[in-house]
Order: sequence, then C-alpha cells, then structure tokens
Amino acid sequence: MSSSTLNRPTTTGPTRVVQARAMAHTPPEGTDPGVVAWVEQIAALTLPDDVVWCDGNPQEFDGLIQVMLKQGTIVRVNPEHRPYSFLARSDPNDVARVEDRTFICSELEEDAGPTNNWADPTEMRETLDGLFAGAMRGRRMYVMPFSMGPLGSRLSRLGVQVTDSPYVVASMSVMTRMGSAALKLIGSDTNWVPAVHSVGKPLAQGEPDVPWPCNNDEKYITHFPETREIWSYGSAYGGNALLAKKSFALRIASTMARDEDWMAEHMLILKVTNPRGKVFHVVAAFPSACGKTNLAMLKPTIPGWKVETIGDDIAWLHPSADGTLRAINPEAGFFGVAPGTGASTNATAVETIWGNTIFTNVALRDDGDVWWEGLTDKVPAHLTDWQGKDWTPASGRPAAHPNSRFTVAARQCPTISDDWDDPEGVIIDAIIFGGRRATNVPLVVEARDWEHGVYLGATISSEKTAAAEGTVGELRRDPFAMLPFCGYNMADYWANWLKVGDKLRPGGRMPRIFQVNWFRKDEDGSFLWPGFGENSRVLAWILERADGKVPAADGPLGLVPTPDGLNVEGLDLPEGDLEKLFKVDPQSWLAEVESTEKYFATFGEKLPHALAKQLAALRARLS
Ligand SMILES: Nc1nc2c(ncn2[C@@H]2O[C@H](COP(=O)(O)OP(=O)(O)OP(=O)(O)O)[C@@H](O)[C@H]2O)c(=O)[nH]1
Ligand SMILES: O=C([O-])CC(=O)C(=O)O
Ligand SMILES: [Mn+2]
Repeated sequence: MSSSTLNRPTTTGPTRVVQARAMAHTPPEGTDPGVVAWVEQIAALTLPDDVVWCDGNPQEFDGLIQVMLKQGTIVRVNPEHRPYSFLARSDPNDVARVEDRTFICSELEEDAGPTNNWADPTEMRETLDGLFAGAMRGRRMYVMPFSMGPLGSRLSRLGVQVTDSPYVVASMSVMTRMGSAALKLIGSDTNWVPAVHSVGKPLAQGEPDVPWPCNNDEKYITHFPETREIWSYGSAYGGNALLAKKSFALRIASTMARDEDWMAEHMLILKVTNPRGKVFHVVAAFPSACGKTNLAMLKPTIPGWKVETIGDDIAWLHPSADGTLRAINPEAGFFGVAPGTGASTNATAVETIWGNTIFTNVALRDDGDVWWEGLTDKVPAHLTDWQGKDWTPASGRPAAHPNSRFTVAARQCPTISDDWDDPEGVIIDAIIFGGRRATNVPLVVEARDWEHGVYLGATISSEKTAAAEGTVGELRRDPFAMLPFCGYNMADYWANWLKVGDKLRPGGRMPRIFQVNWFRKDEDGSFLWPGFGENSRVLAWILERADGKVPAADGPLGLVPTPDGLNVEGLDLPEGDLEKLFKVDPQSWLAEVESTEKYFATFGEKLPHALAKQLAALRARLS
C-alpha cells in the first residue's frame, strides 16, 4: 500500500457510520487488523460519507441494483424477455480501456520496459494522493474482499478492492468470488493485493449525482509491481475499474508469476473430448475482441467432438511437480463483447445470457429487450441506442457501442465444464496464439518446439479493436496478446516463458504450441475462413497433433497440415481458398522478419538469445 497514505494522519476525523440494516458498516468479526487498518487509511484519504463491507450475498447485490435503478445508472430489461437483467449506459467517453492512461510504476524504468507507460512511483504517489484526497466525498465506499481462483486453492490469490461505484461492486460480485468467504481467508501472514478505485467525481453537499459518474479530465490506471498495489481513478468502465481483472489477474499477477515461476495470461481455457472419448485441455491467447469468448464457447460443426468451457479471458498457468502445466480460470464470470454475438456465431453465449445479466452500452428494443449488431439477422426497425437516443437502420451509426458488453456468471454457461473450478487446475495439452490478421498469417501453424512456440507468441501482431481507445484496424504488435497487460518488461516476460519451458521439459509433458488466424481476408475484403463453429476443424487438427495421431508437413513458418490433414468435409469453401488460407509469401514474410528484428532491438540486452536465434532460423528458411 502507499507509504504516503500509510503515514497520513487521520486528522479528518472518523468516517460517518450510518445505521442501515442490509449493509455492514463495521468490519465482520475476525477481520484481519491489517485489512481494517488499510480500509481506515483509504477512508481517511478519500473521505466517503460511509463505508460498507461487502459480504457477496444476493440481498446485497439486489440492494445495489435498487440503488442503481434509482440513480438511473441502469434500467431494467423487460423481465418477460430476460429475467433480472439490466442495462447500464455509460458516459459516452467512458466506454473502453484507456491504454495511454495506464501506468506501470516500477522503481526502475527498465523493469516496465519499452512496451509500457512507465511513471516514477514516488511522483505517481504524489499525484494519486492529490487526486484521491476527498475523492469519495458525498459517496459510499464499498470494501470488496475477493479470491481470484477457487476459494482456498493453492493456485488462487486474494485481493481487497475499495470503490465508490455500485456498478463496479455489482460487476465484481459476478466476475470474482467476492465477499465474506474471501475475507475469512485473509490472516495476518496472508498476501493480498490492495486495490483502490474511485470514479473521481466527489459530490459537494447537496450536489445531485449523475447516472454514470466518472472523470473525463483525469484518468489514471496505475500499478505498483514491487508493492503489488493498484490505484485506479476516473473511469468506471470494466477493464479500468474491475481491478481484479486486468489490473490484478494480469498486470500484478504477471509480476507475481515472474517471481514465483508461473504465468498469468490473457487466455481462454477449454476442455475438448475427441470422438474416441479422450479428453484434452487447451488454452488460447488472442488480443482483446479477437475471439476468446467465441472459441471458449465453440459448438463443433464436425461430428464426435465435444467442447466445454472453463474460462474466456484469463488463465493462470502453473508448472507442477509432476511435470504438467496446470491452468485455472481466476475469474467467476464473463465480461464478453456483445456485438457479433448471435445464434449463428455464439449460440452458447446467447443461451448463457438468458437472464441475471448486466449489459453495458447495448441497444434496447421497443419491447424492452436488449439488441446489438449481430444478435439477430433481422435488424429491428426502431431501437433506443446505447446512448438512449432514438435509432433506426437509417441512423448511420451502430445501435450498440462496438465495445458493448455482457456481464454474467460462469455457472450460467450451459457448456461450463465440470472441472472449471477444480482447485488443482486442469492439465494443458495445447497452447494456441492468434491475432486478427487480414494478410500473411496462415490459418494454423504448429511450432517445432517450445522455443519456437515462444517466438510465435512473441511475434503476434493484430489489428486494433474497439476494446481499447484508439484507431480500430491499425496493425500493432501484441506479443502473447499481453501488450496492454504485461506488468513488467516484455523481454523479461519472454524469458519467463522460456524458463517455464525448462521446468516442464524433464517431465516430458510440455503442451504443443500453435498459431492460428481466423481473420485472413480475400482480395475483396471478405473473410476467407468461415470461423466460429468451423474453428472446431482447426482445433481437431491441433489435438490430433497433440495426440500424435496425424503427420504434419514442414513449412517455413512451422508445421502445417498435410494436404488431407484438415477435415474440410461438408465445408462450402470456394475453390482455391484453402490454398490462400495457408499461402506463405516469402517476400512479405522477409519484410515481417525485418520488422521483427527492429522490434526485438528495442529490448536491447534483455532480448532472450533464444528469440534472436529463432528469428535467424526463420530468415534462413525463407530465403
Ligand atoms: N470472422 C470471425 N470473427 C470472429 C470469430 N470469433 C470471434 N469473432 C468476432 O470477434 C469479436 C470479439 O470476439 P470475442 O470472442 O468476444 O473476443 P475476446 O477475445 O473474448 O475479447 P476480450 O473480452 O476483449 O478479451 C466478436 O465480434 C466476434 O463475433 C471468428 O472465428 N471469425
Ligand atoms: O478489459 C476489458 O475491458 C475487457 C477485456 O477483456 C479486454 O479488453 O481484453
Ligand atoms: Mn480480455
């Protein structure tokens, strides 16, 4: 926690304690004194009207719903269509992660590395102390203890977030194991991550509140890797404000993982059963809004294969004593992209969100149900758009924000796997990397070995999506889909991957590594590959490879399916498209190699030798 707040005298007097029935204004009996002291310090700094300790119970959740309905933060979705579901409309300027306002405040700049915004920790603490002083005036501060991963699992980690946003509390209670049970696990010698969040809009005496308070002048999403703390100011949007998710489970957890020999990854996890009844587990890293939720809920189009869901966004991977790589999903819910989610693309997601769902920035139909682009083929003649304005197909703008989302509990997913919350995790057989690439990158390639796989992950580029503020479609490097989420120097992160490989090698249970691209386009701009459920064909090849059942052909980028290796039976692929999907143009690949060499050079001495070696080998294979 911040040393400056630790030493801050509580001259502002005790925080007012309101006697309400449903909410606990004093810490539950037995609460670790360290947690109590920290909460008191944050309250003394931020000066909320009162403090509430969250227990995670349904009554508490409903109380938050009532508060948000009254405030206009949410409206009720017609319960006849979708029971106990709500639509939040955010401030129009608070709709996505703000990467240029996201900081890694390590002691040394080189520990943040060239891919992160570094800020001097001492200076940032001063800035934050100024911003947070009185930031919660006129508001209630909620204290949320939570566990990332199954309660009590040796692979799980604990945290406590305070926030002045009921939307954040309701979302966190869906997305994490939040409440009294997590608090009970914190003792005097337990490590837990403190996370402070404020919307950054204190209210003066008598000042009326707005439906979606935030601060559009100042936003700070800050991380202190050495002290493992998080401070977030000015935004209530998911990835900026639900601090258990990207801030803790990726940025801070990646630094824990580096120090403790494991890996915190932007990955989905799934369980696949093949037609012979053999079970596999797969993780896949794709950048934001590039298909993780969709693959995690895939309905196979080929007979005999079964896919079940374990996680859709984050995986913690631990090399175990038995030589296996074990994965847990640290989350308990899905914060999924709405646009493009429909019966023909992701029927499982559509079934998952039948009710008990919080929607953010989608459109509303005249019958009071939700709608977004891609939910149905037929576009309604009239809607209320994500900003609450009248909308018709002639409006010339999307009805739902391109980064609109649904928040729903994992247990509501009809394909949730029986081992999804196994405290020991699941054993991983294959690792997949992917991105959104209109050109160059083939449908699927298998790495020759672990080091080559790390090279494939390190060289992922992808076209930018609406999940972050910025220009959609712009190609950028997004190594391991972790560019916005790696809490330390990316080159050290690559070294950590190589190190975990060394730990797995003696056991001989190393997962195979693959690269995929569902997004390659034809000259006319249409996708060459049908994607979605048809991705099961690629998954099948990957797992037949992992099972040693099919041969592969050698290509310059890696191993690829033999001519009849990929099952395309019954698939209506135009003549020549399969060749286009696997085409490797040496000229453009040599240009990629040049660009990778320049990119690698930005990491200086820290670049692992193994990656330079892989780059040289690729160049040799291409020329
Ligand atoms: N063409 C095509 N589009 C896809 C495919 N899979 C997913 N998409 C689209 O990609 C968009 C984002 O997909 P998601 O699965 O929600 O992305 P995600 O990786 O889970 O994203 P985050 O939650 O931001 O980390 C949606 O609009 C999908 O419809 C595919 O196989 N082919
Ligand atoms: O963090 C968010 O807001 C949503 C998400 O999964 C991502 O952007 O990758
Ligand atoms: Mn994500």
